[in-house]
Amino acid sequence: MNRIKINLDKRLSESHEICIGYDFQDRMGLLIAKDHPANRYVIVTDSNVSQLYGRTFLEKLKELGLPVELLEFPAGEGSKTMETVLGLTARLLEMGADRHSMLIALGGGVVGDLTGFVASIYMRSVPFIQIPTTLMAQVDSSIGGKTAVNLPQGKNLLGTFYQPKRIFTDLKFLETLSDEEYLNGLAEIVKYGLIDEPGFFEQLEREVRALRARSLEILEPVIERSCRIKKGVVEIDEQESGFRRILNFGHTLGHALEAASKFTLPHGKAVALGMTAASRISACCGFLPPEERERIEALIRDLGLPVRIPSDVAGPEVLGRLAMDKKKEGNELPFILLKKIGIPFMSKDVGLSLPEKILEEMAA
Ligand SMILES: NC(=O)c1ccc[n+]([C@@H]2O[C@H](COP(=O)([O-])OP(=O)(O)OC[C@H]3O[C@@H](n4cnc5c(N)ncnc54)[C@H](O)[C@@H]3O)[C@@H](O)[C@H]2O)c1
Ligand SMILES: O=C(O)C(=O)C[C@@H](O)[C@H](O)[C@H](O)COP(=O)(O)O
Ligand SMILES: [Zn+2]
Repeated sequence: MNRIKINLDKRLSESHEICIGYDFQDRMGLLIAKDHPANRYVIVTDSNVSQLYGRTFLEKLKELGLPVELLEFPAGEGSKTMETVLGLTARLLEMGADRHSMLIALGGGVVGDLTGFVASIYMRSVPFIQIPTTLMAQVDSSIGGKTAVNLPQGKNLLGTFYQPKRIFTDLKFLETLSDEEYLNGLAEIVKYGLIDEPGFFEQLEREVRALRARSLEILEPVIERSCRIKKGVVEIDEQESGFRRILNFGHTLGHALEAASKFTLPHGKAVALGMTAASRISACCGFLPPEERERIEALIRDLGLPVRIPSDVAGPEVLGRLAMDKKKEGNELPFILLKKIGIPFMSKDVGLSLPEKILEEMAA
């Protein structure tokens, strides 16, 4: 097991670490018992992860003598709502959870975002631990403290910045993940290749086959590097006053597509489409060299991610959602664009007509 320290400004949040390794669920229990005392532990998970891991993890913690219970909600993005938040908080109250209780988010990004949100507001905050079980959650959502739920109007419109006490990232969880969900996580890994050193992007290009085959030998260093890239950004700008926005590359259109699809288009696929669109916008505006735009699209496609917008996601609906983006400043909608692979920047000059044209171009 390796440890990656996330150093944060103590006036905002506590520094903590990602413990990352393969097959160390027993050790997690011991570390929770030793380092994170609480009068009650509540594992929050979704219906799929509960069956696969939740109940055994509950038993492991019980065997250690910890007072622990499990709460589950139906799996899927459709559960990332205030209704689920209210349901979870009602059950926490029923079981007598108080400010000395600790929540444990066991699952993908939906579980992590929801549990973190509940932890940040329940009785004005209780501590929580992240145990990410999808590739998406291991490389992205468990790190950095963004918590949120969706509203029908848009993605992540209610949320907080609230850091976990620790992140336990066990690659063994990925063995039960479907290819579809694995692919969703690859989209955020491609994002890191585009916003950080170009060497990482080139590594991804070289390792397409191994990544598609889910080779652990390649996956392990790629996941670790992704975690290090994200932690590096978060350490500089925890609450997204500027620099952290580069992590939003592909998300402006991606989130609009998700909302326009009524959250049936998964986040990873939406980000892949959003990155394709943002690369095309960057090239159209004369920033990104056309051959780099082609390489980006080729990598996304070769990994098995989409570059064409599904026919059931309507263009005008997407534009309407774009206009409601929470990063909008007055009439200006900031977009993260690329000057080159590895050199992102923020532009407020894109407007809506170019995205509209690109969306039409990308329609399947
Ligand atoms: N907070 C952040 O910084 C951040 C970053 C990226 C994404 N997100 C959010 O994360 C969410 C997407 O996360 P996700 O892709 O993990 O989706 P998810 O949490 O819905 O998980 C995807 C599916 O995989 C199942 N699953 C989870 N772990 C499994 C395992 N080990 N084996 C088999 N099945 C498993 C889940 O039950 C679910 O059906 C979105 O809501 C997105 O907005 C947040
Ligand atoms: O951590 C961040 O910052 C990100 O932007 C990571 C994104 O991958 C993630 O999808 C995040 O939830 C998007 O945040 P939002 O502020 O655009 O809702
Ligand atoms: Zn994302």
